[in-house]
Amino acid sequence: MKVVQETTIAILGAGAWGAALANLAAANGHRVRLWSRQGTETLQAVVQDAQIVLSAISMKGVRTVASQVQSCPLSPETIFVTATKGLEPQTTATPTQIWQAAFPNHPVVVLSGPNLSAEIQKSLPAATVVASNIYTAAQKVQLVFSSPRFRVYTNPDPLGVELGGTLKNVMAIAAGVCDGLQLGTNAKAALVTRGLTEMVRIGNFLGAKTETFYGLSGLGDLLATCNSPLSRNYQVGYQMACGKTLTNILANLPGTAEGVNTCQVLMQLAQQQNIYMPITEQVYRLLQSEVTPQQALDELMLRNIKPEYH
Ligand SMILES: NC(=O)C1=CN([C@@H]2O[C@H](COP(=O)(O)OP(=O)(O)OC[C@H]3O[C@@H](n4cnc5c(N)ncnc54)[C@H](O)[C@@H]3O)[C@@H](O)[C@H]2O)C=CC1
Ligand SMILES: O=C(CO)COP(=O)(O)O
Repeated sequence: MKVVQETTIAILGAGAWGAALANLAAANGHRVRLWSRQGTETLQAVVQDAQIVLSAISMKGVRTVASQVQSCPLSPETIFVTATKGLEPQTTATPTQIWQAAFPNHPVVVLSGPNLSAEIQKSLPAATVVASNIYTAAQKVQLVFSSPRFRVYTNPDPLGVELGGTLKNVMAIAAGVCDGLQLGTNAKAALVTRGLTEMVRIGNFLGAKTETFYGLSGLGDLLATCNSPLSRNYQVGYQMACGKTLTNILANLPGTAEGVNTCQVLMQLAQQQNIYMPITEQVYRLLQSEVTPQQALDELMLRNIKPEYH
């Protein structure tokens, strides 16, 4: 494996994912500084002289933190990496779009893949994707994080990579419902496959490439989160199918389930742009308490019959 120079990395967000990424980088011998809004270190001290600033902040905090970083002195060479999987409600912007607008002269790299942090913290093997319009920046991040237990691929479609990780969260909620209702393996296979079709449809509309959704950050992450109780989004769906309220589930969930907000943003976009997203619509209606899990299933199954590729 190629050797990379020791790099100073500032990781913003010390939640489950920020902590796991910090450990991966530290295990590769890099200087890692972790910032969280609850910590004692200032943002300025953490990002100062950092060659990489990586954000693993929940979607709701991205814009605020990006604007706070704008007032910190940075090296002109600093590469931003975003590992957040969400969409901003007011603007539908992705995290990359927010970071790139805040730092137009710096490269921004997306890091996304089937990466359940609890498994990564146990040193289980995993793979991920880093994508950027600036290939050398993606390559640098690839070298920094690659290890015998974390295989990092580059990809030239940052929007597709980012949307794969973001859109699959809604499908993970649906998959949790499917398992909570004990609908079986056939139902799950149908749901995940049609879910991927829906992800490609909205992803293409937003400008992402189809093939990216068939890679690690799309299909890969869909398989991981739709099949694992470690996924918080899956847990939301599973527990709703078991009769719990969304408020109660979110109050007891360890960490962030971005799919809940992403689903609202997607529904708004689908309605405005007339994009057909039947699974997302039923997840939305379930989260709004407009339908029960069983009614959501019936609505999906009783739609007009049609050819597969439409
Ligand atoms: N946990 C996982 O397995 C993975 C998570 N992700 C994504 O990474 C992001 C973070 O996820 P987790 O670390 O799991 O969530 P978490 O809930 O454990 O941590 C979220 C972090 O964001 C910070 N934060 C939230 N709002 C903020 C605000 N307004 N200002 C400043 N900081 C704020 C919190 O203090 C915390 O440090 C999410 O978008 C998630 O989808 C991506 C891949 C894997
Ligand atoms: O994105 C993830 C794994 O790739 C984490 O999924 P959850 O946010 O649903 O826990």
